[in-house]
Amino acid sequence: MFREPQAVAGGPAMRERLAKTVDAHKYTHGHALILSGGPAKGGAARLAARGALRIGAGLVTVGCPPEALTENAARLDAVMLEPIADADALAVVLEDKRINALGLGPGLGTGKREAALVAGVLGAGRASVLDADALTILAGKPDLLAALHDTCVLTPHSGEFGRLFPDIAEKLAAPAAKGPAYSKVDATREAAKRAGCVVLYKGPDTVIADSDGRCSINSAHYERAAPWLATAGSGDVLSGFIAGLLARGFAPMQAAEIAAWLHVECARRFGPGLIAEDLPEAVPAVFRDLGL
Ligand SMILES: NC(=O)C1=CN([C@@H]2O[C@H](COP(=O)(O)OP(=O)(O)OC[C@H]3O[C@@H](n4cnc5c(N)ncnc54)[C@H](OP(=O)(O)O)[C@@H]3O)[C@@H](O)[C@H]2O)[C@@H](O)CC1
Ligand SMILES: Nc1ncnc2c1ncn2[C@@H]1O[C@H](COP(=O)(O)OP(=O)(O)O)[C@@H](O)[C@H]1O
Repeated sequence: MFREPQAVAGGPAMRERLAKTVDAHKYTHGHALILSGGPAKGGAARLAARGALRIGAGLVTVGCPPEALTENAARLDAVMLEPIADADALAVVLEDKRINALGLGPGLGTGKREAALVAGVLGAGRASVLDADALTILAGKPDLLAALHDTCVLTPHSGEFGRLFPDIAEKLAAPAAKGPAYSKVDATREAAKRAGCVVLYKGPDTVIADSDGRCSINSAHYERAAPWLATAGSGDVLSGFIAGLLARGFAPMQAAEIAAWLHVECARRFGPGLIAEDLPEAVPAVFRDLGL
């Protein structure tokens, strides 16, 4: 089935779901945990965390190596902090079942600690968004790829997509010898089926597919053009938006579609000169425009 995402994102049903109920408390809106890399590598995870909080997760925690606590503490206020040295420490933190959405990859690093964290996150079976370095870790690791489940969302740019699904990327790059060309829609759908989870393949046309073949395009063209999104860290914020919506209880496909739509809306609302930090700060104006 093929649908325009705008039919989902931006519509009355989305507005109703995004609005917060009057008598709720913060835990009603979920708790997202964003895992961070080490000292001087925390910017990307902080951007994601800010995105998750602005999109409406009730609580957001950054989990970082103990040696990065001081740096993060100096940069975070509403976002909470937890030292997470390794996968064992992650397992202890995840004993809190109220942590209902996980995000990892931005600025994470690709070493042994980080690979163990990816395994720990996948083993926890909770709604998770895997981006950036988490995707690089997954690439070529059949055991980790097999651990992906239907509440995961993968958010590759084309470099990461090529690392994760080299054969699919090759088909996409090949010129059509006859008939219609193998498209980004075909590629994303095939990747989602193989991964067994939602794949959001980024770009000016962001294609989002789930493993059942459901697919949508979030286009940033014509009146929705947002070329300012091509700036360092904007994808990190997108992964935070998705984590925040997962924490709020949106299904993975819906979280990915709505996050991608809001991401472009935030860029359009802010306009030229946008840097990644501006995206979470544009959320309140976009929400107001939606009548929330
Ligand atoms: N403020 C911060 O702290 C920020 C921290 N960040 C963190 O940095 C880490 C590295 O992330 P990364 O994405 O920059 O690097 P990497 O995984 O090496 O892939 C890049 C290579 O892939 C290729 N490529 C092909 N298509 C592409 C496309 N559409 N978009 C982009 N690349 C594309 C291209 O190769 P080329 O095609 O040029 O040969 C390119 O050289 C990661 O942890 C991330 O979270 C950043 O988010 C920035 C803000
Ligand atoms: N020309 C463009 N028009 C609209 N959106 C774009 C354009 N180029 C990139 N984007 C969006 O910007 C984000 C970039 O993410 P990514 O490549 O992961 O960067 P980073 O790793 O620096 O955060 C993605 O959401 C992508 O869809």
